[in-house]
Amino acid sequence: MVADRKRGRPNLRTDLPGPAHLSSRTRVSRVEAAPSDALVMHEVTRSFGGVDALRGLTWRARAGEVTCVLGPNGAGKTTSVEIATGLQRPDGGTVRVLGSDPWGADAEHRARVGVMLQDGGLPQSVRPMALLRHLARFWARPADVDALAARLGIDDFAGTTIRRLSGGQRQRVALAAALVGRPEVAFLDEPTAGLDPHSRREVHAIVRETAAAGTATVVTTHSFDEAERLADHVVVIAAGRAVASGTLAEVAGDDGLESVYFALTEEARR
Ligand SMILES: Nc1ncnc2c1ncn2[C@@H]1O[C@H](COP(=O)(O)OP(=O)(O)OP(=O)(O)O)[C@@H](O)[C@H]1O
Repeated sequence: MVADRKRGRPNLRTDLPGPAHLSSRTRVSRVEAAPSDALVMHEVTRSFGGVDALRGLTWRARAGEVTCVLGPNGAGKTTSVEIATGLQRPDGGTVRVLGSDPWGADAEHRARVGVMLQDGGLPQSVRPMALLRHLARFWARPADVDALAARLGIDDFAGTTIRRLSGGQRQRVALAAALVGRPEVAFLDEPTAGLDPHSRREVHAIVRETAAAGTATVVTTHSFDEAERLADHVVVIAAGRAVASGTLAEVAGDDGLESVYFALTEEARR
């Protein structure tokens, strides 16, 4: 774990002002693709009408690591996850997931990628276990559905349709749906938002185990505590750009992740 955390190369960008330790580490300029990179985004742009959601976003995520993506509301995290999963087409830049362009990627590629989106996207009239069993049939080597459901406490509400579930229960089903195919890359958009402490702890354990099994596991979060617990690699996005990227130690420096985050994101607003 410690060795993993030390493995990352910092992305340096030294032409930006800011707190002293940040000028010597972690500023993002370009990403050189390495064999272990499951995701590479380079200078990605995406606008919606007059809103520039992504303004040259550059970051990467590696196999076997948890990459935590932090950033204020509206920074572009969900947009970048939706582009990485082929749900949106970027206006410019380069995106590669497992070596392919996710926009228009074939079913074989999509089967290697798991995604949990914020709004769930789950069918409403189905019961959770029926959904997970159905999804498991699409994959050659699915996870053990019963074991996954038990760990996430899904068997407690197995007889309830998804429409009737609480937000946190639906969240757990969405996570199970993202991981049941044992994907090579998993994008988890705020997987613990609204979860109770027990569920959050279990989700953290599952996320770490997923990465340990080799999956490039991308987690967006607003929680510094979560990033500090989970991340091998941290990316901070602000105003559509990655303003820092590196191992937790590289990004947090001596000041700590929270204080670095505020310095970077406030600077990006100016
Ligand atoms: N379909 C859309 N139409 C118009 N604007 C959009 C659309 N999708 C995203 N945006 C805008 O793009 C920007 C980035 O949004 P995005 O959802 O990616 O941010 P985020 O970092 O995920 O935010 P949050 O932390 O609140 O989830 C925001 O200003 C948002 O309003």
